[in-house]
Amino acid sequence: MPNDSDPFAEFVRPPLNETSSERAARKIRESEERRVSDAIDEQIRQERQLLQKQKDLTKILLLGQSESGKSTTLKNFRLAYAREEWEAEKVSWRAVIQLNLIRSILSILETVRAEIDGEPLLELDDTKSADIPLDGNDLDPSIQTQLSSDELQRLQTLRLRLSPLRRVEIDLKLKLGAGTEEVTSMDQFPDSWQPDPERVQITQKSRPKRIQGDEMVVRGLRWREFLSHGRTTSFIGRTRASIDVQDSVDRTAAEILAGCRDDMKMLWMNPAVQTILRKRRIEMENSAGFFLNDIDRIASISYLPSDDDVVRSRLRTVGVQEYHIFVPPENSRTSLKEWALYDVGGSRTMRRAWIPFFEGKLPLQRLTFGLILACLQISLLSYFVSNIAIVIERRLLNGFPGSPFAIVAPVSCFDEALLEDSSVNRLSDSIGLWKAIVSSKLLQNTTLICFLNKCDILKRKLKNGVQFHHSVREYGSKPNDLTSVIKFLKESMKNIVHKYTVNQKRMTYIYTTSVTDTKATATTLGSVRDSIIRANLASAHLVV
Ligand SMILES: Nc1nc2c(ncn2[C@@H]2O[C@H](COP(=O)(O)OP(=O)(O)OP(=O)(O)O)[C@@H](O)[C@H]2O)c(=O)[nH]1
Ligand SMILES: [Mg+2]
Repeated sequence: MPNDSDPFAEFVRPPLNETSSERAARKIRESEERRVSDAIDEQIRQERQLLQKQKDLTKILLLGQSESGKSTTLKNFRLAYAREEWEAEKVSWRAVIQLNLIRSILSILETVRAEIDGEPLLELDDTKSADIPLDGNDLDPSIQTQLSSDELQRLQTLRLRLSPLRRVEIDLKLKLGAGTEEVTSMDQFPDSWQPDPERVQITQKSRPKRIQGDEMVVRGLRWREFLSHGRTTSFIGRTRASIDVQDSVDRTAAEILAGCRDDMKMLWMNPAVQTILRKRRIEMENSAGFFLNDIDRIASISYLPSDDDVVRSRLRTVGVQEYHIFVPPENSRTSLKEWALYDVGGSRTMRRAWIPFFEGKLPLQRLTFGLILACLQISLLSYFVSNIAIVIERRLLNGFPGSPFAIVAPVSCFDEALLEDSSVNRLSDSIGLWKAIVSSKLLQNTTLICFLNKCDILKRKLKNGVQFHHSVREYGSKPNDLTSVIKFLKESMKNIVHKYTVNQKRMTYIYTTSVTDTKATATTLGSVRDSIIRANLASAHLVV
């Protein structure tokens, strides 16, 4: 009898007069259909799960030029929210810190040699020499420092005794890869960069000596593997023999450093050396990877890095590196939030490595941007930001509007010029970039978080008597102290937001940071975390 109440019953009912073989065939067919249907259901379930995970994932991209403090900011995040991984990796930073110390010593030796040889002062190297004011007590740079024959002899002896450090430097550089090379001059890089692999290839071939794109990426990955060595005793790509070689490099480096400990201290504390450094306007304390006040600890056979050592160490980022952290929620009823942090190399050569990566692999629906406007070498930033802005715009156009967007900006570069254009002040360049981001229509719904970084260096500069108003005329006759300068900078940043933002309701947070100060930064990160969580909730329309 047909079932009038179910119109589909007719289609699913077995045929009348079905033979037993037809019935068996039908059963097999139905079971196969069920299997396919279940597989599709499972696939849909997994895709939903993945989508949900993607939706719940907050992505933070740290942007900025080389030496701006991106990796240092990232280290602070990891120190706070990925403690286990941090602890496991800590020992692996020993080689980086040893190399940082050796580099400082070799750079002092080089400066002393230049002075003894009567070499003229070089143009200011902005990675080392902030504008240390030449007050009444300063030395005339044109006069060669007069060293007594005893002093000269002492320095020559120290130079000789410290020469084994050069071998260790080479070994450590080989071990750690291309990140150990600093980008020193803009003229090494083409002005206009396009992510064209063929062009990149040609450029690389034509530059035999420079650090090269692909190599850096490969080495960058190797560096991450190297870090994981702290956790596991073997990893892909490392043979037993290579581990033995590395272990012997570690041992030799530690032994040679320990053997040079007293001489390194003597060099650093030598009054004649200090005079030469001052005369040549080299302020070691402001340079990346400064460990000269920790020689006793670091140049010891049993040296193990402290948290602070790791945070202060310098290794240039190569390519794009991704880290995941789990951030506790504001209230205990919700579960941990997963954040993906992307740290990119800020130098120009690095950009060709990270832009295709972001274009191809990173759906930016929940993206928080951390943009570090470096206090040193702001020059790179405009290129950097304009490239990233293009990527963001494409993504946003692809249907991801409203992502939270955090900007991290540095401040101590107010008296420095762009490396590639000495007529452009770095701070104004940085403010120009802030303006560009703020006024972008496509980013109008993003939450902006701005970090004004390297405030400790700013403070030192101001204390040394460098006048802020000499570089920033609008500052006028306000006091030349940190509080007043920071207040002025914050207000300037806020004014730009008010003046140029399309959406006046967007949230903007501005923080002052010295990210090498982990304690103070931990407090700031707590506020940043809350801001980002709130911004995410707002963008998910959970709160208005
Ligand atoms: N004094 C001081 N030093 C800082 C601060 N932030 C970063 N540094 C130091 O500056 C150097 C460069 O910092 P990084 O975090 O490696 O810079 P980066 O932006 O990651 O540079 P790339 O990887 O080349 O793009 C490191 O030696 C840091 O210790 C700061 O606020 N104050
Ligand atoms: Mg870095």
